[in-house]
Amino acid sequence: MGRIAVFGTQEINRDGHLYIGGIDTNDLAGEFGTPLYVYDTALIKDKINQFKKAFDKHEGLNWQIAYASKAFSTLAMIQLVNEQGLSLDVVSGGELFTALKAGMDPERIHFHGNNKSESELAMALDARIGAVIVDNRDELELLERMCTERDQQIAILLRVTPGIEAHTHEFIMTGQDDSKFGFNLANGTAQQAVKQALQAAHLQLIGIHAHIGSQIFETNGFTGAIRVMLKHVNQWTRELGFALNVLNVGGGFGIRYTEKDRPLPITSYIDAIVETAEEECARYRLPMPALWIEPGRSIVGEAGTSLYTVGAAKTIPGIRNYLSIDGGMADNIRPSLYQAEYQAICANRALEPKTNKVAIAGKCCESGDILIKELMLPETCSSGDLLAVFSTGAYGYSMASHYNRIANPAVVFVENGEATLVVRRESYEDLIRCDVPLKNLSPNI
Ligand SMILES: Cc1ncc(COP(=O)(O)O)c(C=O)c1O
Ligand SMILES: N[C@@H](CCCC[NH3+])C(=O)O
Repeated sequence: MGRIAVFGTQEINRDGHLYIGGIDTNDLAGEFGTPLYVYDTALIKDKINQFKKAFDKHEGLNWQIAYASKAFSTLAMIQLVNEQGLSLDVVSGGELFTALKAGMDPERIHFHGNNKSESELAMALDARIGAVIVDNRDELELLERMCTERDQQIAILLRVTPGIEAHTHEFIMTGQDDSKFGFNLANGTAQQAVKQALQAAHLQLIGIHAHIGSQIFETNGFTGAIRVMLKHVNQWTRELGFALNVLNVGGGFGIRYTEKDRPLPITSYIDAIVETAEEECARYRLPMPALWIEPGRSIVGEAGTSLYTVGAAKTIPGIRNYLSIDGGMADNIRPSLYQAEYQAICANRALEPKTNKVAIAGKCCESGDILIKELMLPETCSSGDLLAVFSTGAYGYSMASHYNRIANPAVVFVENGEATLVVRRESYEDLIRCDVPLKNLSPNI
C-alpha cells in the first residue's frame, strides 16, 4: 500500500482501491450505497490534538477551543467533540438541540447568530449554556429583558467587526465594516454596546468576539483583528471600567482542498494569535484574557471524503467531456456557491494513468451543478465506477439540500478497519414526512 495526498489514513492498495480508516471505499459504497460521506475519525482527533498542543505550548495561558458545529453537526459528531473535551459553537435552535441531545455539557456551549429568536434564547437560558455571543442591540435588550423576567444571569460576549478584510471569498468574509454581523468598532457602536451591557444587571459581559472569515491562509488577518480589538478594549477599560476576561478570535483556519491550497500549520496560527494578544496586552498593561477560538472547517474538512457512483458520460468533441455522478449540489453546494475547487480520484482505478480531462456533473436540474470543472481521470473511468472527492467534511452535509427532492446521503465514521453508520440515508418517505396532503394519498405506492 502506498500513501496518497496528505489526508489522514487514506491509502491506495495494489489493485488501485482507495482505503480510508483501513477500509476499502469500494466496500463502503457496496455496504452503505452512494453518495456517501465518509469521515476519518482518527484525522478529526488528530486535528483536535494539534489545536490543543498548540495552545498547551503557551504556559499559563487560559484557552478554550469551541468546535463550530455549523461545519458538520450530527449527534455522533457532537459526542466525539464532547469526548475530546472541546467546547461547542452553535448558531441556531437546531444546532443547540442537537448538541443538548448528544449530551454536550451546556456550560461549554456558546450561542452565536445575528438574529436569534426569543424561543431560541429561551432554549439557551433553560439549558443554562455557557455564553451567548450577542450580535446586536436588539438582542442585547431582548436578552436582558428575558433574564430579568426569569431572574437569571447569563455570561455574554459581544461580537464586533474589527474592519478587517480577510483574504478569502467575498461570501465568507465576515470581519469587514460592511457586514450583517456584530457591533462596529470604528463607528462607536461597539463602545455603546459595552456601556449598555455593563449596565444590564443580568448580563455578565465577559469578553468580545470577532470572526473575520473562513478558509484563511495567513496570520495577519487574525493578528490585525486582535490589535484593533485590544486598542478598543484598552479605551473601554480606562473609560468604562470594562474588564476583558475572554478574547474570542473565531475560526477560519484554512485547509487543503487542492494542491493550490497551502494552509499554515495549526501552531503558526495559534502562536501568532497568542503572541499578538500577549504583546498588545503588555503594551496597554491589560491582564492577559483567556483566548477562545472556534474552528470548524479545520477540524472536519480534510477528514471527510464523498463517494459517488459514476453514471452517464457525454462527450462534446473539442469542447468538454462530462461525467455525471449520483450526487452534486444537493450534497455539496460549495462549488456552485463559492466556485470552490476540489480534487478527486477514481477510487477503484486509482493507479491507472490519468489521461482523460473531464467535468464532473451533478444530477440536479441546474447547469451550474458542476462539482469539478476540470479533473484528470483514467480513460476507463465510466459508468459504475467510484469517484472519491476529498476534503468534503466541512459544509457539505451541513449545507445539503433537498433540491429536486434528492434524499440526503448517509454518513459513516471509519477508524481502524471499522465503519459506523452515524446518519442513515434518507428514504423517499423521509422526503414527504412534513408534507400535508390536500387529499387522501395514493394507495398505489
Ligand atoms: C462566528 C463563526 N465562528 C466560527 C466559524 C467557523 O469557521 P471555519 O469553519 O472557517 O473555522 C464561523 C464560520 O465562518 C463563524 O461564522
Ligand atoms: N459555509 C462556508 C463558510 C461560512 C461559514 C460560516 N460563517 C463554506 O462552506 O466555506
